[in-house]
Amino acid sequence: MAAATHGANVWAALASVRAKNPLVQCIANYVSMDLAANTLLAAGASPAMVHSAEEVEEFIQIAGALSVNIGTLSPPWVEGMRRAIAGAKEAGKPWVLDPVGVGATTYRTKICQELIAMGPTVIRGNASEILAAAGAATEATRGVDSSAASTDALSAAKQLATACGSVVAVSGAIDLITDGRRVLRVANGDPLLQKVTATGCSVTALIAVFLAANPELQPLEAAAYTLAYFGLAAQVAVEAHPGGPGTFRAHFLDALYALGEETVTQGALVSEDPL
Ligand SMILES: Nc1ncnc2c1ncn2[C@@H]1O[C@H](COP(=O)(O)OP(=O)(O)O)[C@@H](O)[C@H]1O
Ligand SMILES: Cc1ncsc1CCOP(=O)(O)O
Ligand SMILES: [Mg+2]
Repeated sequence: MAAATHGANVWAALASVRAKNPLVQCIANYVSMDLAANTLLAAGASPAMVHSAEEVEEFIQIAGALSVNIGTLSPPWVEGMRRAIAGAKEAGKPWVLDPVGVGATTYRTKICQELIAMGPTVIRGNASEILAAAGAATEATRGVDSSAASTDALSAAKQLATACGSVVAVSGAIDLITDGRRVLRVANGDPLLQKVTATGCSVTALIAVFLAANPELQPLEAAAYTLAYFGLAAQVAVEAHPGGPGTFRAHFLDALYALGEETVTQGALVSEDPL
């Protein structure tokens, strides 16, 4: 599909988010709660950070999708994740997993594998996380930030997608999104996104938003369009207001809120690898 067509599709998907204002349940983490919630609000969605095992199953009934993030996991949070995912699956709602820091500790890896086995619609992580989740890491992970390029994780992403039946999105300078067969590439973004904590967590929650608002799209496309919109907002923010991480964070939220049809249609850089 031509880049221009993808651009129009990214705009249509974003317009649907803004028109529908989907309610999305987020099991976030102590670091990302604020930025993820503000990202979703700026995009036109309605976030709810709900992680307690006592209420997650009830809440998913009224939400359009679920985002699960293992950033600051502990046993009570994990129980909330299990119940929320079971509820989402029973209700036929899409759910997205962010495997933050998988591979760093035995506990994190064990829980992540358990959640992956529950069949996320989309898994979005950085290259080190996708390599670890696929069992393909060749060096120890450094924590929540990536020490590899997204392109280093393409075959691991394909393998993981095929093994678990999920779409796998590897973020980085070029985002790679695969269902195990097709590969979409997104060239939008700015390196400053790596200098603000929780941007990865936020784009994962935003993928859940795009899934909720665009049920007619394949998850492969929905995930790619989310990353294109998110990355383009960063580019627009930096171009209009060059600066450092602190001011970027504010201008980035403003750009997510304000991006218009012409900018999105012309600026989204989505391409597909030949099969
Ligand atoms: N070098 C880069 N250039 C442009 N955009 C980037 C770069 N690295 C990451 N991004 C973007 O930053 C966002 C978060 O990705 P990433 O930093 O890989 O996730 P995480 O925060 O989970 O490590 C994504 O939208 C991604 O496209
Ligand atoms: C710093 C940190 N520590 C535990 S979770 C977290 C946030 C990670 O956010 P992201 O993966 O989006 O950079
Ligand atoms: Mg992350």
